[in-house]
Amino acid sequence: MAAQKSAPARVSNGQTNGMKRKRQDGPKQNNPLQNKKIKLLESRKKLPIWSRQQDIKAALEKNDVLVLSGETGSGKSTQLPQFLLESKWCSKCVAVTQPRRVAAISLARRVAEEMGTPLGKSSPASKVGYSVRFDDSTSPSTRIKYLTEGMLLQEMLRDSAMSQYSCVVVDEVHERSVNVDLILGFLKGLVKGINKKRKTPLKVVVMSATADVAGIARFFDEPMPSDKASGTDGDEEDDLNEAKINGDAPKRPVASPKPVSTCHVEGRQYPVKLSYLDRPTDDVLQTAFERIFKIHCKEPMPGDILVFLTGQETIQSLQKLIEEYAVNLTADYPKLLVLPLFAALPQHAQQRIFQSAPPNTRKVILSTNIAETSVTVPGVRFVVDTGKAKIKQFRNRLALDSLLIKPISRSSADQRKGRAGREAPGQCYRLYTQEGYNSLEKNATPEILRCDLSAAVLTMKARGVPDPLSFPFLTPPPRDAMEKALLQLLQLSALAEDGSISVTGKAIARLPLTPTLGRVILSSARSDPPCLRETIDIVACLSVENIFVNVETEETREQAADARGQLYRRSGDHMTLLAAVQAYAAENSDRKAWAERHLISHRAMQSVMDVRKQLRAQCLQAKLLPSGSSFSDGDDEGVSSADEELTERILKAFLSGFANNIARLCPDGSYKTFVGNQTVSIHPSSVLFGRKVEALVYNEFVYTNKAYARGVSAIQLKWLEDLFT
Ligand SMILES: Nc1ncnc2c1ncn2[C@@H]1O[C@H](COP(=O)(O)OP(=O)(O)OP(=O)(O)O)[C@@H](O)[C@H]1O
Repeated sequence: MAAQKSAPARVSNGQTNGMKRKRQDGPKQNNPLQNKKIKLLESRKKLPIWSRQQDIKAALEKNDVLVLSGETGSGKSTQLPQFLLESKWCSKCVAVTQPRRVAAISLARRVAEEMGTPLGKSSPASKVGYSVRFDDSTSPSTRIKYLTEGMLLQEMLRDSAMSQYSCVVVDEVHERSVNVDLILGFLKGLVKGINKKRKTPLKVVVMSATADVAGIARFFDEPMPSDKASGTDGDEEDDLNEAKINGDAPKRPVASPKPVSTCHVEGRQYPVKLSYLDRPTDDVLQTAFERIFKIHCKEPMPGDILVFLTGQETIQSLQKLIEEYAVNLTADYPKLLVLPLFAALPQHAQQRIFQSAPPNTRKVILSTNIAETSVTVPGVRFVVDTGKAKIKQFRNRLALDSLLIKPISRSSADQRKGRAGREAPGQCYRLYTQEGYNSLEKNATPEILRCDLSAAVLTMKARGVPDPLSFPFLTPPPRDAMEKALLQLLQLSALAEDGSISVTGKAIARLPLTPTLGRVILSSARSDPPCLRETIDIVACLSVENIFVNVETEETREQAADARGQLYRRSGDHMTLLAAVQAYAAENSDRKAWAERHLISHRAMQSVMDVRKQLRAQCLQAKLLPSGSSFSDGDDEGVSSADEELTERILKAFLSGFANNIARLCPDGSYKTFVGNQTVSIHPSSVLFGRKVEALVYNEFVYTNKAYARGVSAIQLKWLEDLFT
């Protein structure tokens, strides 16, 4: 699409500025939502994308697919969905996917303010909502819905035609998660007319500041690799089969190849000054610490700082260092408020970064790469980038995903820089050299080339893709990785011998969990008698940050053992988690004090309760409980988690999902994994640490200075006979 100079400014509801001014004088003036909307309109008009709205609308009138690039902060995520609502073809909802829930929620909040509407489920009239795992906040009037990629995939499973949407916007596509690659493949099928249930065309916008526009445009332009490759629903398959039997040509509407529009939005509102180190640093945490205090002591307020680190542990240790040092600063300096931000943090704690700091206080946000894209953190003027991130990688030898600390890509570094300069000019300090930056990979390797694909393959199967190997992937994954995933799904009984999805597989695909945890939930529902309630409690713990406050020294470990003693279970960590959840849930007076007494994170426990509520609702909906039963508040008091028979049922349910995560005791006293025959030690954080038992099941294999099994319970080898026969 050709670039076009500024179009006359129009307000979002299509009125002219003059008309808008008239309304400002009217009775709406006392409505705080409307007042905020009018105020924000002024800043919206200054965004580079504002003058391109006619181009964008025209592109989508003409073609069904638009690939939009534009610098960080040019207004893509907040403005484009609002422009689309004014188009004639847009009678339904616009979905906007985000790689992370923190971005989905904060964007929805911002756009609700810009549109002068309440947010999400707070009002039936709300026009803007969001949907993230374990939290759906939409209303019957929702027109723009920000949702994580995983949630859109879940919706695709329920409604393959995406009939509630006029448009799907895939934002931050450069991150190339497995989920986004699946979404792109399914959307390609939809725009090529594979799904005949759709009465009107689905419009698709793919956006990013740093993506390969030409490659994505080509992907949507090219024909489908095979007719059925991106999935159909049951009815369509029946039609196709019928046509084949009768020898007719299939009755599916023939795809009319439509060209793809591309558009680039030039410029950003505020500049960001870049600084590099002269020499590489040996101790990036120390360098970050020094940089934070240099900024704090030299730069005027306001000016919050956003620091990119690798993970929860580094964030927590830097937080401690900063807080200890800040106590000694004289009163001449503003105060410091350190806020951590990482994926396992509960939602309400994540959202604290968006609140303004108290007067005379500078926010220092210590974040993993979850704040790297899409988010605007109000107040941030300085970004400090350590240049590293934890990246998930499949390790063939172990047949497991591991998190490894690796240098980021140039694209990530540019995204990080783009978190400054959003409300005013900013500065980005890269804690590496210019040469270091130049030597980074341009883009990160797509997740699909480096991760376990079992969840992806199951999603494809559940969405009616008969042969995942011929799915239209933007970057096809290696064949052996796909075959491994198929094998794992067979092991989980999610697929039948002929490769079709089984009843179990369909049920797992509907749960917002990995196939392994989904399988555990199903097995617990099917055990005799069922142990679903208890298993949900444990799975909820595994879905959030560690509930036990970290104990580092021998002394604190002893203190913790005393404080938590009555919760520890001899069988290991799974039943200990259950005991902790049940004791917390049964505490009716002061849960916070209870958590403190037991050296348990109250914040993590609140998340566990949230997740367990959602999982219980989903299991009820999926009819995983015998008919007539329900979850009731009194559940928590009735179960004795010391019960050996119950322990056996629960651990057997875990074994059905984690059959690849078993180790047995060898005559020399070490443990060796069943898969890969690796030596592995019990992690010091486990209640089984230092104990010798005949065999173990574990949740995670982590490699630090040596290989550890984390989240461990003792099992009996004879239990495996049931499992493998
Ligand atoms: N929560 C917020 N508070 C204050 N300003 C905001 C907020 N969200 C967005 N903005 C303003 O809107 C601008 C555009 O944000 P938007 O997220 O739409 O840009 P973008 O082009 O999608 O950026 P990116 O590629 O970095 O995600 C920001 O630079 C900022 O000025």
